Amino acid sequence: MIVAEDLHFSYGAAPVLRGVGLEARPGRVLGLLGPNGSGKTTALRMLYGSLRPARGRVTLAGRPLATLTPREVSQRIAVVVQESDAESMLSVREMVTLGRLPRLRTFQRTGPDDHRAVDDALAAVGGTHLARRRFAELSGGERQRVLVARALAQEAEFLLLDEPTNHLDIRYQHEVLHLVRTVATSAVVVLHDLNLAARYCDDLVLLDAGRVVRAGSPDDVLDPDLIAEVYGIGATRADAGGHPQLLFHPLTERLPA
Ligand SMILES: Nc1ncnc2c1ncn2[C@@H]1O[C@H](COP(=O)(O)OP(=O)(O)OP(=O)(O)O)[C@@H](O)[C@H]1O
Repeated sequence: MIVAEDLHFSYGAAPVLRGVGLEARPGRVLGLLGPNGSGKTTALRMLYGSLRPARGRVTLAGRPLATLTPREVSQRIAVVVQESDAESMLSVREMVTLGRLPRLRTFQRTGPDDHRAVDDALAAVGGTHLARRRFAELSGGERQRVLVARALAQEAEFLLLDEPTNHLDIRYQHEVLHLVRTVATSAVVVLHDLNLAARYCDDLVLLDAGRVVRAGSPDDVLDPDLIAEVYGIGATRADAGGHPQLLFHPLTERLPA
């Protein structure tokens, strides 16, 4: 389990996180939601130690993240962040193989298990045919799939993803989140699309201006009144096979009082 308690942070004078707490539980997909600038990426970066909170703490399986080495963290947490490595000269296969690094000892070469993990990860994202291409030459959506493959190849317990559906066509938005549900044991995913969050996440945390305004099931969090308050857009809620889905009102309509 990854537990964040009372996280505070500011990049400069303005506070960005103001007491954020959340729990990413094993076997569950946690969606981190909130308007632009609400602190989702900042909070996610704290969960894998790329940023340290000014106050509060993050623990991984009961141990403070700050006491773990980067290697220990990357053996247990794989990360897919936005637009990384866009200038890389590596081939797709080499890029995915980088996901195996935390599993290798110093100077150890990759072996059959590593090659299998890379093949499986590429196949899982529908990227086998891309293996010999240069990463930098891929389209945004193809790159995103390769970065997900690299994280899957890491075979970490937790998968953390920052807007993984960015650049993806509708089919692959669902594919990637379906993969997160089925292949990853536990995940935290920053999402903008509330309906994808409703469909694929077990738990949701809604941030607004650096604070958690609601945490719970998609049913609890995707409350049209709360969504109108936080995002400034009205919505009607429908049910789609047991998952709440929001139909947003045109902005010319008045928001619910
Ligand atoms: N490196 C940085 N330096 C200064 N300010 C930053 C930096 N990164 C983020 N911020 C600011 O911190 C606030 C929160 O940013 P963050 O990226 O965590 O939000 P977010 O919810 O992920 O936003 P978005 O949905 O737009 O990606 C924003 O006001 C942003 O401008």
